[in-house]
Amino acid sequence: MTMKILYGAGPQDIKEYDTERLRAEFLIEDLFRQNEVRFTYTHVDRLMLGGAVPSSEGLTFGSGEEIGTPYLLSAREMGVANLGGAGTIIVDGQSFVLENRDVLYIGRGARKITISSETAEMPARFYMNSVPAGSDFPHRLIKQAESKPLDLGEEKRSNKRRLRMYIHPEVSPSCLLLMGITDLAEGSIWNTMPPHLHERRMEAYCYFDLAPEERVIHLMGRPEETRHLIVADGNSVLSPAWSIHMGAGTGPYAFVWGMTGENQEYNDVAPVALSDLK
Ligand SMILES: O=C(O)C(=O)C[C@H](O)C(=O)CO
Ligand SMILES: [Zn+2]
Repeated sequence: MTMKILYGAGPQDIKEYDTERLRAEFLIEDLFRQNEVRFTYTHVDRLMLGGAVPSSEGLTFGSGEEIGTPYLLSAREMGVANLGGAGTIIVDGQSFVLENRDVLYIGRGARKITISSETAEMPARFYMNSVPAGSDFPHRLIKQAESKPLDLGEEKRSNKRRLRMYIHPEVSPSCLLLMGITDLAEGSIWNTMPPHLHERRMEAYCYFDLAPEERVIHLMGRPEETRHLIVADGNSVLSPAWSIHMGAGTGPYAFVWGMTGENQEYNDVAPVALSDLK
């Protein structure tokens, strides 16, 4: 298991950043590698992002030495979204089979996690978000059909999309993690349009199902002083509470969003008028 650390930057810092520095602080490009479990620990609300593409033999992790706790999840909860082919996750002997776009919630206290793919041709691609937790909730598999859908946008504005909530108080409760997947309708390119801010929560995106030659132009920063990141398939973007987060793809794509912070109120957002963006 590898662990990279990001200490976080504020709106004043990014005024001076060039492209390389902006990408180093906010873009995580290397989460998914064959037969590896990779994590990035961020000091942005202490969210950890992870990725793994296991073989059918499997990969095991769960020790907490990198973060100073007996186990990785001694004081944390975690959501795992499967962005690839079918795979299995065994948590302390309890086995869960995840199809594409299923999510597993792993509660605080898990010790040993083993992940594997059903086939080598179409491996599972597990994307993980973990946050500090102060209470225990049972591990739970959330199938795509059990998620709560929300249809947003309009075809004529190129922002029609279906958002699905998985780790959410109304679907599968957690301590402070929220997690879901948004799919763009065919021909639509804009996510999170119109944009918003949520002062009480940070957010992370992982863009996927984007063809290798395509890119998402992700917009971030204060509304009155935006920046952009050019994002490829499997890349994750950090969005601190002070930053907008929205994007337009040059081809079809989807993304996993994860949030944590002061509350789990999905609607506790401040919309930003497009006319206020600079
Ligand atoms: O397309 C969207 O709109 C989203 O998926 C929005 C994210 O879920 C989000 O920003 C939640 O705060
Ligand atoms: Zn948001």
